[in-house]
Amino acid sequence: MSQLEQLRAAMGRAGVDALWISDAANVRYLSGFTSGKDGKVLVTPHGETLYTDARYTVQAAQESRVPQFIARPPATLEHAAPGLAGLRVGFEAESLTVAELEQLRAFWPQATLVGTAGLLSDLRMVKTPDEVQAVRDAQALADRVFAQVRPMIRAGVRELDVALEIESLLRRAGAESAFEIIVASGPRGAMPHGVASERVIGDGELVTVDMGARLNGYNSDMTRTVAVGTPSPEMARVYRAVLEAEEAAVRAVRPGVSGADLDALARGILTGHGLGEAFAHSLGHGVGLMVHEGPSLRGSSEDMLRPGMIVTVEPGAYLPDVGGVRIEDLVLVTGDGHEVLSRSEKEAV
Ligand SMILES: CSCC[C@H](N)C(=O)N[C@@H](C)C(=O)N[C@@H](C)C(=O)O
Repeated sequence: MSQLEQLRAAMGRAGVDALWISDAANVRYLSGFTSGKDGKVLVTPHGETLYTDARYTVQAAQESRVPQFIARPPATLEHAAPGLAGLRVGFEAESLTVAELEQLRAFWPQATLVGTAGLLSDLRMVKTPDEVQAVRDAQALADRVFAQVRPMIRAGVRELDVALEIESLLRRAGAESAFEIIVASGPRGAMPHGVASERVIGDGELVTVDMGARLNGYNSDMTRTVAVGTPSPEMARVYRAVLEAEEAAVRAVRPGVSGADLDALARGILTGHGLGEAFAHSLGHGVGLMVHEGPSLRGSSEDMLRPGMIVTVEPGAYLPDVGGVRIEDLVLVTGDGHEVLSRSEKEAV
């Protein structure tokens, strides 16, 4: 089934006849239009339309798989109104402001508006072969950039300069950074999202680098923690515990395993090392058009892994005022197991 056919089936289950798609990633996913934030897609029983404005006439014609109507609101809403009379029209409750909903109500008085959640994000969890290739390409670039930057992670260098080098190499390769680059050295490693600062890396410190490439709209996500010189016995022990949890969780990735079970597996190992409380976030998340998307690998998750999903496995341990470790791989769920897409070396500490 095509993505559109799957969406129509999901709309039927949700009890809506039409769907107003306003989430930028969903607009891109369904239409192929790469400036999703400046577009909307309307799916009705009669077809699909991409609405965007005249800044994108040429681009939309080149990129969009669905017919386009070029206008700005409210002309877009007026254009759609006659076809929606008497229909139950879904909107994406998580990506529409109250003001935008009021506008839909004002211009579509004869439609019944119904809030929906997750119709497209559920579809997006399982990647098409083209999407898998796009994430694979993004990760391969991130691996090349990390290999180029690794030698500069040494005592006397500022975290910021490591991040700038990563950013510059990604940009020169036609990509961009998927998120603000995390370079957290020494005690700053205790911050899971310690974005690069002016701090100078010291001898004997661990440095956590969390980076991703966004290439052709698709993201990668990987973390390595490296040692500069010889770390303290305490931090070396923490590193080995996190590595043990990470490798065990990656080994367990296969279809039918739940996100909650994987999280529990890694958390259990860290708890055995006295680091359960120090693992301050979930084990992982899906990656695709967004860095964070479904499925979720956390204790409260009901997501089950299926072939074609791409997830991160990223346990960490964070000790305030001391330091921290996170090790993260990007993993594709295959028909009978998994393939690790991130290839950067995990160094022995
Ligand atoms: C702001 S993007 C940061 C990307 C980073 N690689 C990452 O995913 N960090 C995780 C610790 C994270 O934020 N996990 C989320 C899903 C969570 O635990 O809530």
